[in-house]
Amino acid sequence: MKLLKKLGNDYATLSLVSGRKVYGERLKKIDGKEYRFWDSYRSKLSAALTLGLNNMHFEEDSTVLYLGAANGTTASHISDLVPKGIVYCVEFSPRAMADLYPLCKKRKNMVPILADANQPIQYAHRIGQVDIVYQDVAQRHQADILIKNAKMFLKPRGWTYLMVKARSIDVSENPNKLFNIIINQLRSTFDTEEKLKLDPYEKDHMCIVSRLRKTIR
Ligand SMILES: C[S@@+](CC[C@H](N)C(=O)[O-])C[C@H]1O[C@@H](n2cnc3c(N)ncnc32)[C@H](O)[C@@H]1O
Repeated sequence: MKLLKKLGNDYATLSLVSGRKVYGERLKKIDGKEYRFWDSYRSKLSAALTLGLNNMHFEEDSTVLYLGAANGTTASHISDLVPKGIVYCVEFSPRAMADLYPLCKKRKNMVPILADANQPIQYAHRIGQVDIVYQDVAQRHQADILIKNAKMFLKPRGWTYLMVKARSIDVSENPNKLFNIIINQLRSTFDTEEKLKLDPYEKDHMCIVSRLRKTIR
């Protein structure tokens, strides 16, 4: 049974918890199994897929560190993609955590962690080594946060998905210049495998997929 399906122009994930919507998404039964449509206007990973992302490295038993989980829209689809794995959901907003916490209670592979992604030491005792770090924090120092977390938690040659929001770095600077700065910052630690602008789904955003380099350890 495929965990990710293309249905017309959209993607959908095989729901880990049948009969439950997370953010009002459409549900569809196929061969007795329920799929949740993955809205590309609500999730940057879905936008990237719709725009032709080649690097999807979520396996059914992957462990994922998700930084900036918010109320769990994208994290819930990743949870569908890794039914035998774990998604550690780091979020520092108590307001977002109020939505995330009950969602995690219903999904056995999502773990809520109220903490600042800038301070990985805050949650180091809660998680082990992970296969993937997914980050969508819309912060000025996005590359530093990713590097810090990857050095601490990512397995050798593990994958990272960084959703860059240019306007969180500098509202007045040309987004392309900011994307290049971020890609250069990542060079010390990662091999960047793919980069995709997310227009028209998310203006001035880029999805950067990288792999931890062998030589940084
Ligand atoms: C754009 S939203 C994330 C949307 C979410 N990734 C999704 O697709 O469903 C960014 C989130 O990152 C959180 N955030 C920003 N800085 C953070 C930090 N330093 N540590 C943890 N969470 C942070 C914000 O509170 C916000 O909920």
